Amino acid sequence: MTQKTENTVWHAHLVTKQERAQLKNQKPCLLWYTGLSGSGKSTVANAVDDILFQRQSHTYLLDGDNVRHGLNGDLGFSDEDRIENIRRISQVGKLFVDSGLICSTAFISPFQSDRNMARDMLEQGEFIEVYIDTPIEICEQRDPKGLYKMARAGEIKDFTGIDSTYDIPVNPEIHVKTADQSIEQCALQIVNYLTENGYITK
Ligand SMILES: Nc1ncnc2c1ncn2[C@@H]1O[C@H](COP(=O)(O)OS(=O)(=O)O)[C@@H](OP(=O)(O)O)[C@H]1O
Ligand SMILES: Nc1ncnc2c1ncn2[C@@H]1O[C@H](COP(=O)(O)OP(=O)(O)O)[C@@H](O)[C@H]1O
Repeated sequence: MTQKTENTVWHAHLVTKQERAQLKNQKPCLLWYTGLSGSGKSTVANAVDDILFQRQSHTYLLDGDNVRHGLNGDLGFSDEDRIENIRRISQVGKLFVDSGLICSTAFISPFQSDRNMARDMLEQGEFIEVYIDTPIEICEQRDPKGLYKMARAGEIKDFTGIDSTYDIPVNPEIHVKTADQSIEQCALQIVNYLTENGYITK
């Protein structure tokens, strides 16, 4: 994408990210969920968000399907469109972190290079890659939206894991195996990580 920032000047804010975070009594971060369709990204991200909300943390959740209805409604599923999808989400996620929130994003985000790009936009420790690791056979059995069935029938093209690439995360901060744990256990694994690493207090 070409930058069109000529004649624009960056304004430093009077209220800093640190001050916003202090007021909320938390360390802002971007919980970046990645995994195949049907792996459990939305389910686990929602469960974590609910626990955090009940604990009075300040959070927001950006979910793939929802964001594709609005902000990214012009994008499809070619590699190029997925890259642009993730670029926009990274920018929005960065703004939410800047506002002092614990922000979660639940997108397939299939390419390691794009997840690295999102990581590089944030400060050290702000980006938490959460690999929702579910074998494709199980995702296909779950098939909550009937999409695998359609992809196998050739009714959807470029479907992740079938005829479009998914790069397995190289070194995620959190590795969640949903086939071995309940939804609640998966969510607690993530909440525990946040507590142990000082993002939220006990
Ligand atoms: N071709 C193809 N491949 C994968 N997924 C597809 C496709 N077409 C539609 N869908 C639906 O779109 C959701 C994935 O959108 P994302 O924005 O997360 O995808 S990506 O990060 O840009 O790859 C995905 O949602 P999840 O099942 O929640 O992952 C699907 O519901
Ligand atoms: N341990 C688990 N973690 C997450 N989801 C699970 C788990 N066990 C079963 N599921 C089910 O798997 C499906 C995952 O769907 P969803 O969260 O929409 O996945 P994604 O957002 O990755 O496409 C849901 O129907 C959910 O109830």
